[in-house]
Amino acid sequence: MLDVRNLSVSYGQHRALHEAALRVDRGEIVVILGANGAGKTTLLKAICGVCEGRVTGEALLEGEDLVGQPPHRIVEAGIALVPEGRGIFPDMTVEENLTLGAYADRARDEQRASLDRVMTLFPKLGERRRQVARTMSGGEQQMVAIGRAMMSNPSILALDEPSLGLSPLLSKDLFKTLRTVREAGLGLLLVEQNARASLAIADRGYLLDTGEITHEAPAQELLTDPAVQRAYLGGAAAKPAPKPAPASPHPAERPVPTMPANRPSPSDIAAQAVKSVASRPARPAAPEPAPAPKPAAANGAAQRPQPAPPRPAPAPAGDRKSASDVLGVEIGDIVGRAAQTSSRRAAPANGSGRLPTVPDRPPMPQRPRAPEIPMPDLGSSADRLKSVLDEIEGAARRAESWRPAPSNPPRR
Ligand SMILES: Nc1ncnc2c1ncn2[C@@H]1O[C@H](COP(=O)(O)OP(=O)(O)OP(=O)(O)O)[C@@H](O)[C@H]1O
Repeated sequence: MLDVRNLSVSYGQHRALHEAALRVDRGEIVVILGANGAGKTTLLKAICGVCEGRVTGEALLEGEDLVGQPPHRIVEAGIALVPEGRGIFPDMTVEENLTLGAYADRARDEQRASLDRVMTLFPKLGERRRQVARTMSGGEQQMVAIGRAMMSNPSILALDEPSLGLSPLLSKDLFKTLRTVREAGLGLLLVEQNARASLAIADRGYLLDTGEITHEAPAQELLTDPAVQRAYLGGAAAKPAPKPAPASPHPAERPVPTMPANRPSPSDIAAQAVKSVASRPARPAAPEPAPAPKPAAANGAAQRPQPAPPRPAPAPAGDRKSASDVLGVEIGDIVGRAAQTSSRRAAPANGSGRLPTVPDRPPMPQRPRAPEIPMPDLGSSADRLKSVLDEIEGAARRAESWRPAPSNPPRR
């Protein structure tokens, strides 16, 4: 019924499909298996007239070539596409979605009959005909999408990954549904990620590898083919696998990566690492950082723990300036003279008239003596306080005796 020959598609310089050939008969499910990017969607779109790339070759339906025809003409000819992602109208009811599928001339006259047929095939859609589509489960929405495609009364239904995003349970329902559609006499061209489930319901299958159909066989044969099992079924004993891994030049030649039998265990690796650290030659000791310069210690202060912040290095002794150098007098002399002055003014507490003797100072280093500076007579704080009080008392007395000066009487 559908006979595809030498079908090629290019997207610019990229050839996504190369001279593909396949056939789908009435009442037959044909599955296309291929890795991601192999060209499965491109093949379906090219047949259905919705491919963005440049399409050459032939897609004959009942002898009529569909390549180059507008999509609505292809629907009229009898092919309906259920795109990946369903493409239903989420805010419309189930019935509205289904009715929209009957826009083709070939379906319009039989819209009522088609709706009844779909509702009979999928009783759930009949029960939910008034339900807004987006409120339905993923599996139910997929059913709406298939039902809508069937409303155009097609002879071939092309489905792109219908089980994508469905739970295993809903996928099972979906594949049951597809069987039902086949029993209604339609031919199904199915692109599916779930290779095991799709081959289980399919009649024949094609392997598509980087744009080329590399193998065709009955579905049961493909199911038991070791190369197909390795490439698409996750190994003979494995459960249905998700999306197959990226393709090798040919699925049958795909190398299966295996772990070496004698690979080291994690504990071996850890032991080896420890051993290598232990046997590593000792590194030469890093040079000690220069000790932080410390201020000159006196009287055993060097024994006390010193804070470590780095400090500027002390100037060489020859450059150092003492307070005496700066002031031009010896500090010791200043202190001694101030003490003498203070003793002259303050009354001794013991009445002896003598102050305790100032202990002898250590001899000062011999320096040329600076000229003597006369010291100001600063006095003691008691003296200063007393003089301030005297002054206040005097001011108070003057204030008490103060009288305003007599002034001239105002003239009349
Ligand atoms: N509109 C486009 N423009 C350019 N390149 C495209 C376009 N559509 C598909 N291709 C390219 O064509 C190649 C086949 O894509 P296609 O979608 O047909 O692969 P697929 O087998 O369906 O992959 P998947 O299983 O991941 O959906 C990819 O390399 C893809 O990048």
